[in-house]
Amino acid sequence: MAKYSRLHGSVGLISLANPPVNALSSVVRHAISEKVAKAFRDPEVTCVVICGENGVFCGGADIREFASTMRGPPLVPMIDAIEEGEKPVVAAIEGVAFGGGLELALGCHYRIAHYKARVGLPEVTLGLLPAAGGTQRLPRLTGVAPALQLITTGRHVAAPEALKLGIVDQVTEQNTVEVAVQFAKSVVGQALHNRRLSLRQLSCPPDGLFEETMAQIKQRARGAVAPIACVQAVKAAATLPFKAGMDKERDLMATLFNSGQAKALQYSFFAQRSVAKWNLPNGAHSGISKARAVHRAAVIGLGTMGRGIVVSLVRAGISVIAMETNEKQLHTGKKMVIAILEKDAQKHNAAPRADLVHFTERLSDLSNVDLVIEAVYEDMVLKKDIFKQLSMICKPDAFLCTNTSALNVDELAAVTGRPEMVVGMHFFAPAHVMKLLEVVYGQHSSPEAVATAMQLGKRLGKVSVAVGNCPGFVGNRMMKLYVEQAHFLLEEGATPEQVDEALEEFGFAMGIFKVSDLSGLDVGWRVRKEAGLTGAGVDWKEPPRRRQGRRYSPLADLLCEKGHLGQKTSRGWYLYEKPGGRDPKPDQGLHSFLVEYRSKYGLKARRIDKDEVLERCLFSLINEGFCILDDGIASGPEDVDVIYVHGYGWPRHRGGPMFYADMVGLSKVLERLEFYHQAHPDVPYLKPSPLLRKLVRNGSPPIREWREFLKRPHSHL
Ligand SMILES: CC(C)(COP(=O)(O)OP(=O)(O)OC[C@H]1O[C@@H](n2cnc3c(N)ncnc32)[C@H](O)[C@@H]1OP(=O)(O)O)[C@@H](O)C(=O)NCCC(=O)NCCSC(=O)/C=C/CCCCCCCCCCCCC(=O)O
Repeated sequence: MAKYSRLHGSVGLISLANPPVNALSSVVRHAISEKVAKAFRDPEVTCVVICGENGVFCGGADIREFASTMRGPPLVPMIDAIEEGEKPVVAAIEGVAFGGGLELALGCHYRIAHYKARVGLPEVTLGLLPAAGGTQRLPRLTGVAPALQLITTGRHVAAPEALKLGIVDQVTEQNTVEVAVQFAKSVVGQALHNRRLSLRQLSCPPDGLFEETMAQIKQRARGAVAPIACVQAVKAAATLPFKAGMDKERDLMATLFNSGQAKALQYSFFAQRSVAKWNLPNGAHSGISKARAVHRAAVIGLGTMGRGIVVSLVRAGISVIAMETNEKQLHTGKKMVIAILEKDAQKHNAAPRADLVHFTERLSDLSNVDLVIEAVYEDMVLKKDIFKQLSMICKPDAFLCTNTSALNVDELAAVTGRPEMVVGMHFFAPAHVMKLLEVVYGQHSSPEAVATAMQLGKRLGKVSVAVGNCPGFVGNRMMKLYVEQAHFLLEEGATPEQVDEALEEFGFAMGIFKVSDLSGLDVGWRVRKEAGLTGAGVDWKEPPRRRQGRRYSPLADLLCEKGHLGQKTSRGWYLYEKPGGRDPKPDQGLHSFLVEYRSKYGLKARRIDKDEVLERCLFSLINEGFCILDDGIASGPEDVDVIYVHGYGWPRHRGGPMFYADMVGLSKVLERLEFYHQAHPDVPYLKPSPLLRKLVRNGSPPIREWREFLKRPHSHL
């Protein structure tokens, strides 16, 4: 709703009141229209201020309403009526003015913002465009180029930048509403004509601006349609009269509104918020579990992962002891951490925060920290040794975390005298860039330990998801099968280029073979050795393309043995111009190697189409997602989807693997998995998961109802 009061006798104050973000629900829109009309009618009122309660102007249209038929007064005529009014209307912006909230403010004649406020049009991130006049009014206010950038990216700007761009008229450090009220009184009687953005003339945009932006978007957005519609709408603002531009905006919105991409992106928005409300199989959940404050942390290991974690902690203002026993690695790690922090400082025009890090070779220096993150390489024996020592050295209430990407957290907890204080904190490389954090709870992890790791993740700016303990947790457990299928496809006749092309067309920024070259083929090699799939632990009595009783492709192992480890060695699945090169070229040598390999094992190459690539790679990953849900390793499909979107490059506009399965249709996924399982009986994970079958038996309910079909473990609390 919205509240109305009269201040100083002549100022009508309208306060949006719909916590937590004053979203423009139908009730709020109705109330605003009513209160504005009342203020305009009241002869005592000479000016109007619109603000939001609880320090937030408005988070935009109510996204939840988009899923059902839109009711209540539409935004466009409501905003038009404000703009056309004969009394000056001032928006007092605190907190945020996003989406419809900013469009409402653009309909006002003046905008005053608190210096901490942020404004933006993030609709594109929801698969939409700012269809309440935003694409037409913003370019008339800022000029076409800045508006185009803001609208096509959804970037928010802080009040000082908004002032420079002309989006707001004044920025204040004082009480924004009071300043706006005084301001409104001061402009009473001034002409409003040139304050009405719909009446402003647009100056010509720079030549080629739209074409260039379109080309960048096609490169960056990989199949996302909303940014393209945003360009078309802003182009209409630049080329058509206001009214015709508004018609174009409305038509473009109509094509986006019911699209699968909009549904996927809006699902992603809520999924990202739902994972913060975690719950564990023992009944503990975020609502009742208190996190402990982390003032001093330690990171063990200054390889790529460790360095990134140190930088993330320092950026959050946490003091860190960075420990590394290898002198050379300590030196290199220190140099790189400091370099990143100095670059940060330059960017923000601030002093570097390197004083927050203390580098050491001694584990004994960690006696006083609140939380340790071990980030040494994936060797269980080494990790166990470290955890044993930590258990003796660290203060009794220090949390002990491991950054393992696949190893058993319970096994590590068992060597400490405090298994309840042990959790996994699985960061993704590079840890100071990637948004995802899997927080892995073991059998004995206390709710406090999980809450602390989740809270720390939030403080580091990560999207944290609590997951159970199993080999590979959620992300890597699913990934393993996806990678295996890609290797099988090469055995059967595909090339890395064909597989990658299909995946990139689907929307991944990089195909799986390019990713493998980038991260280094030796990463997976080490994991496979640890799992006894290659190297010393192999049972050589099995045929060469079988391991542990099922189909296995040794292709990647063979490349590693040849020293073809990817970009760093200039050869992997592709060819690079030099070691460390980044531009993948098809490798004729690799193609010949595949031909020889197939001939050696009597494999007949066949033509593999894009649908098969996608189905084999993605449906096997999705099937494992269902197994993970059935096992209670993830508490809902949103957890799996958030992990894939934020950690594995799954295209956001496709929602995530589980959402995609829902979109494709669960019976189709089941039918194709049955088909492929029959064709490849030696690949057990192609057998459809019992949960998938159960959902199909129950009429394929929509994803929001899947949780009802998951086993509910008993609470042990
Ligand atoms: C920055 C935030 C606002 C706040 O962040 P933070 O403080 O961290 O809090 P959160 O955890 O994110 O959020 C708190 C809770 O609030 C919920 N929330 C947040 N924003 C919204 C919202 N806009 N709507 C509903 N709910 C919201 C959030 O989910 C949390 O609740 P819970 O914990 O999950 O229960 C941050 O939240 C943020 O960034 N929010 C989103 C901002 C945003 O994207 N805004 C843009 C929204 S879209 C918009 O405004 C569009 C405007 C134009 C509309 C025009 C409509 C015309 C329709 C015409 C259709 C024509 C086609 C018809 C075709 C046909 O069918 O024929």
